Amino acid sequence: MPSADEDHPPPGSPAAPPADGDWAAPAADGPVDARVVLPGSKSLTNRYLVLAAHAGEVSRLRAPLRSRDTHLMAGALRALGTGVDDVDDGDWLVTPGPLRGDTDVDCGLAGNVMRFVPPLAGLADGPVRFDGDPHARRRPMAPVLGALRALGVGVDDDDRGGLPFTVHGAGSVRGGTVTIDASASSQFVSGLLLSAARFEEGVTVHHDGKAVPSLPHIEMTVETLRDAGVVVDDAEPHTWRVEPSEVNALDVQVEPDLSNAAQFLAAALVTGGRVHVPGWPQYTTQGGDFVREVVDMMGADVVLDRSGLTVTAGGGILGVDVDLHDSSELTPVVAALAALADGPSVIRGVAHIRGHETDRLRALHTELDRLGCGVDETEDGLRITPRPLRAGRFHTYADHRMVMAAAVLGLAVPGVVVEDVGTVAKTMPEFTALWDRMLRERVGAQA
Ligand SMILES: O=C(O)C1=C[C@@H](OP(=O)(O)O)[C@@H](O)[C@H](O)C1
Ligand SMILES: C=C(OP(=O)(O)O)C(=O)O
Repeated sequence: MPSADEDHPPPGSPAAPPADGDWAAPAADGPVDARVVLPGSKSLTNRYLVLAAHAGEVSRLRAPLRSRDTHLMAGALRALGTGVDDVDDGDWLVTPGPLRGDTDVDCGLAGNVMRFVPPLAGLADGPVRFDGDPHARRRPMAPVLGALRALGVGVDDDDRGGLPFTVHGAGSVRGGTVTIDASASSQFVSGLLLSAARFEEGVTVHHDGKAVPSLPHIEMTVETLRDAGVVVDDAEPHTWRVEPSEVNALDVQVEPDLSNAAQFLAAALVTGGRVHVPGWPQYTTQGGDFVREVVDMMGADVVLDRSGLTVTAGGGILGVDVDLHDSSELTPVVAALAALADGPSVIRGVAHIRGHETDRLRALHTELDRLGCGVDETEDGLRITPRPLRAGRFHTYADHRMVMAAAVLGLAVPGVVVEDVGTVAKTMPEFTALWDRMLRERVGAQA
């Protein structure tokens, strides 16, 4: 894998020739009028898997997400001695077992796996070796490793504080109180909390640093722990306390992934059409739910009722000034929509996404610029000035959400070719099929 700078050719550099794995993003030839059934939430599926591995009995996950990130999580748990078995209707049965060491965990590029599994590995009966994709080695990790050491777990790394590293499971973890800087990722906190009920003293995590991003994801962690009968105190800001206890088995229906709804809802706006997503939860801890507000601010009519969510285009796409600190997964698709808007936009609060699958601010800057859009990177986001866009090859940097952003642009810009479309399998292997299907459901068309 090339270095960060090689990953990101300077804005304005010529596009490379087409290569294997390219996808010609389809242009829309009319307003869509589609019903889109979304796959399950990555974040909920992976939390339920970890909790189920700690439980006393077999758990059932109904409609879990099947994607690279959840298969990596299932693979990690299997390597540690947990049964994760397919049942005929697409559910997963999770059978906890004694946590085994002397094994390897492949994190791929999954933040959930690299931040949630090491605390669990501390409970295994031997060393657990972690590694992942080349870019995963650059993702921030040090606060988790430092916290594990402070809680009594042996960790060997090469002093860079990231992958690859080995967690020396000793069959038990003392636990206790730890202070970390979680400003680079909420997952540092979530990972510690998800295994802490099995630590002798539980855990108290204090955050000390700039604001924690993606706070709804920590609320999701707290809520899923409580669903499993674990006592969590989150009354004090920046502090979370998990009491030691048993973890109850789960029987849960996984909500649809609302962050992964963004590109489909964006398509309603871009094509001047309508998209309905059945099963949109009335209440959720998913940060992606904020996409409803974003498309509303950008001019859509948004209705949430018991049948689901319906987004209908108004006239045009309005520029926005939006803070995505709590919902930063939305940034690539919102940036694409902003590039097609009638006026300029500012996206704020997402400095930390330079440490996501790729440096997303740099990647979006480079690729939007390549198509002719005006883009500036700010200290904590992007300033986007729409201009007429041209055809071009859109690089994706192993980032599923770059594929999704490119698809939105391609609706309005004929000739957008998406590099390495397969990378979308991180959270949505069926993305191009769902996209094509949505495009066939046009106003007046036979689906
Ligand atoms: O806990 C989780 O499942 C996630 C938390 C967020 O991470 P950051 O806090 O690093 O943004 C989010 O962006 C990521 O996609 C999933
Ligand atoms: C940041 C993301 O993923 P991860 O869980 O790998 O951090 C994402 O899905 O946008």
